[in-house]
Amino acid sequence: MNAHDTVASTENLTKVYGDRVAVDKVTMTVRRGEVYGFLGPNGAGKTTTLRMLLGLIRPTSGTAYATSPVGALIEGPGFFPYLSGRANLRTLARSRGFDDAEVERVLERVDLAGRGDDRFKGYSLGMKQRLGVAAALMGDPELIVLDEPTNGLDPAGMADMRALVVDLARGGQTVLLSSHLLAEVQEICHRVAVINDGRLLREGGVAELRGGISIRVRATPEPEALAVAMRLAGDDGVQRTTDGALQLTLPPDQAPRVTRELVSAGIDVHEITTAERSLEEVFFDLTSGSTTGSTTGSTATKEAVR
Ligand SMILES: Nc1ncnc2c1ncn2[C@@H]1O[C@H](COP(=O)(O)OP(=O)(O)OP(=O)(O)O)[C@@H](O)[C@H]1O
Repeated sequence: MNAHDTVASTENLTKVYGDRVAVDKVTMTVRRGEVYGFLGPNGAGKTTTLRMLLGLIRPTSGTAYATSPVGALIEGPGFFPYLSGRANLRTLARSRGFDDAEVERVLERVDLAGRGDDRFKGYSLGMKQRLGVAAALMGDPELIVLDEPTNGLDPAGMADMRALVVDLARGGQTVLLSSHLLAEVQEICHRVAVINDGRLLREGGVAELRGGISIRVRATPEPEALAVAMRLAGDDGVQRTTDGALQLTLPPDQAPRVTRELVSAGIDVHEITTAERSLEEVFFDLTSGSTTGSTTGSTATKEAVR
């Protein structure tokens, strides 16, 4: 990778508060143009890492780099409740050397232009968050850092925020966002870092982290089905699940071929499905220290990260 494509990075970044290691040797890289998800449960060290990246607090050791300028929504932006959204942004714009046209641009960007003259106080939480994003967008920074942008929002507000992030990325902005919601990150991020207890457990593409995809088939007689499966997916590409099905490490578009081959070998196919691990399962595997090879893990792991 070209160093030019790195818009933020940390190396062995560490923050110690008293005897508590809040961030423990975290090394990560955010590339230009991507939506990068920083994922972990409450208290994992996300905010502390982001604050170090933004130069708001000093690392105990290690380094943090972020391109400049960078826009951030990291703690509730201090808006005046009795001023309108527009007036709030104009006040901010003045202090940062931007004109009113820039205020209009960012209000449009977050779809608040029509409500710009309403008092901040009367905004929904989602609108307040969007106004915070608008403030972060002023001056069109190359990188925008959003700390838990959907926290506390209702489902519609969350969907709006996700759509906004996707839209920003489409417009060429790099977005680094933190979240404790895996499903959300899985939906909108290109790459993710998983952090727990201050430590980076994994960094990678969403697809890569999910450990590939597989086809699950239940067919009889089993020994013959196994032979066909091994011929198609290779000896190492087939696993027997605990409930007696076969798991083939093959992309989902191979399902018709698998079915055809089994049937033409005189085997009865009772069930065939494609399975992808959710990030929730990946996270559960990473934090519980179990193997990541199985795609049959439970889906009831959401609570592990809430
Ligand atoms: N100023 C501070 N002084 C002492 N401990 C702190 C301070 N800031 C954070 N911590 C501790 O560091 C750990 C990581 O906190 P951090 O806020 O970075 O986590 P987080 O992943 O952002 O979680 P959350 O989503 O709850 O904000 C926590 O145990 C927290 O209590």
